[in-house]
Amino acid sequence: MVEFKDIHKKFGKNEVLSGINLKIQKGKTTAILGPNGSGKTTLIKILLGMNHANSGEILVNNTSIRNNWSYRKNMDYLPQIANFPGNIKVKEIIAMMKDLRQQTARDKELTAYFELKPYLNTNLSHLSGGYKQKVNLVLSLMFDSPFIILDEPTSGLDPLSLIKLKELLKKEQEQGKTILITSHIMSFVEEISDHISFILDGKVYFDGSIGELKSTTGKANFEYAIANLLKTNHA
Ligand SMILES: Nc1ncnc2c1ncn2[C@@H]1O[C@H](COP(=O)(O)OP(=O)(O)OP(=O)(O)O)[C@@H](O)[C@H]1O
Repeated sequence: MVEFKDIHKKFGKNEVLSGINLKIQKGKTTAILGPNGSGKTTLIKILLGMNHANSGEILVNNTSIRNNWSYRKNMDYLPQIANFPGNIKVKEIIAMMKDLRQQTARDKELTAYFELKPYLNTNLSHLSGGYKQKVNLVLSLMFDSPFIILDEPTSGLDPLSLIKLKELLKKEQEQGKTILITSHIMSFVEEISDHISFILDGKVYFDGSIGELKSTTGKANFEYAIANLLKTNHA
C-alpha cells in the first residue's frame, strides 16, 4: 500500500535517513521502531509531505506521491507533539477540524469513549497532558480514515486509557484499517502490531513479524529482542 524507496534525508550535516526501503502492507499494523532520534517521525512527516526527502520516492497504491497529494484524504495523523492553541476550547478545536475536513465525523462517540464530555468547554491550555492526548486521539481518529498514522499515541495516557486505546485500535484492525505506529512502549507495540520495522543509523535493520524478530534474535521476550537488535547492531 505504501512503499518507501531509497529515502534519504539530511538536516544540514545531520544525515538522518540514509536509504530507507520499506513496505507498509494494507490492512496490517506496522510499528516503526528505533532509538530516540533515529528518524521515525521524520519518515512519517516525509510520507505526509510535512518534510521533504533529499532523494528517494514514495509510492501509495503503486503511484508516486510526487505532485499528487490526493492520497492524504485517506490518511489520518496523530502528531507526536500536538501544538494546540491554548485559548481554544475542546469543542471548538473539534468543530474547527470538522469544518476544515467537511466530512462526517464520529467525534461524539469518541469524546464519550475517552470520557472527554465534561471537558468540552475547557480551554486546551487547562487540560492535563493525558487529556490533551485524548483530544489529540479524537481529532486523529474521528474521520474514520482507512489509513491511520499514530506517532507515540500512548504518550501521557494512564493505564485505563491505554487499555481503551488498545481496544479501540483492535476494533479498527477488525475493520481492515492500515495502521502505522511509533511507540517506545514495547508491551503496547507487541500487543497490537503485525509487523515491526526497526530503524537504526538511518537504515532499516530489521523488517518482519514479531515471531521472526524473536527467532532472529533468539529472545523469547519482545522487549529483550528489541534490546538485542540495538546492542548487536551498535557493537
Ligand atoms: N526540522 C528539523 N530540523 C533539524 N533537525 C531535525 C528536524 N527534525 C528532526 N531533526 C533531527 O532529525 C533526527 C531524527 O529526529 P526524529 O524526530 O525523526 O526522530 P525519532 O526517531 O522520531 O525520535 P524520538 O524517538 O525521540 O521521537 C534528530 O537528530 C533530530 O534532531
